[in-house]
Amino acid sequence: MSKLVFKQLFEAESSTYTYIVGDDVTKEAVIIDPVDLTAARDAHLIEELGLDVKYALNTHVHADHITGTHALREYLPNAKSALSERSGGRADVYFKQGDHIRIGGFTLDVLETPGHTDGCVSFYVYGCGIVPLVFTGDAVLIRGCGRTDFQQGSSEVLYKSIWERIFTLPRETIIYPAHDYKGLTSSSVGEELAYNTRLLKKKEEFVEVMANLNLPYPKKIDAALPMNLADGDVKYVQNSK
Ligand SMILES: N[C@@H](CCC(=O)N[C@@H](CSS)C(=O)NCC(=O)O)C(=O)O
Ligand SMILES: [Fe+2]
Repeated sequence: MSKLVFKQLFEAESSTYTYIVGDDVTKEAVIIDPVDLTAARDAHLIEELGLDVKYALNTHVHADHITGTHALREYLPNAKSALSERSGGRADVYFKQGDHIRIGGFTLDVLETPGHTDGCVSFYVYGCGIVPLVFTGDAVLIRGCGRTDFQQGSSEVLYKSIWERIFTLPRETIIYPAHDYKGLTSSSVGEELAYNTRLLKKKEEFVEVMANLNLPYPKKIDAALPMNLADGDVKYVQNSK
């Protein structure tokens, strides 16, 4: 029976987690939220593991780093970039709520989880008897959640997404976020339901907290947004001017 290939990779400048998920028998795999700065490292690991990456997936149009989807093409010519059709960004293929991405014996269900951005999705992974995993992007962060003060953010929408689409998953589901700023690497639905003091508030209180986070804008936002809307391809950005 297939076993899951799973790697959690870190990019320190933006505190981003990139994930590789694959099937050790068929060797089919995806990479989730790759960063341009670490594309060569990730591609080297994929080659060492003998994986055939079908898709380079983004959970959303990132504001803090440039996606690695374009950079990875140099190493992985068969990998298609993929993004939510609600994101407004460019990609080879688009996905939407309820789509299933098959990777050997495993399935990734696309869960639309807007609120941090309009086009945010999470990927719920199951199959072959594994404890399910969910890659939440910047929707659920460990003991927190994504900010809602730019990129069509809405605290009300985020709260609904998380309570309807993430906190209803089995409690043992392991949560893998797109970032952590304190060195934590994973959580679970049950753990967040016990300790995520921000999301456990009533909706009105949550909205109030989110309106007062007072976070500085990500350092790379001005460069990252146009690049990521163009799949990380600087030539496409220049030609569209
Ligand atoms: N300092 C970082 C950006 C930090 C930040 O704004 N993180 C985002 C996710 S990346 S869009 C966020 O939603 N944070 C929520 C929180 O509670 O920290 C940089 O300059 O890049
Ligand atoms: Fe984000």
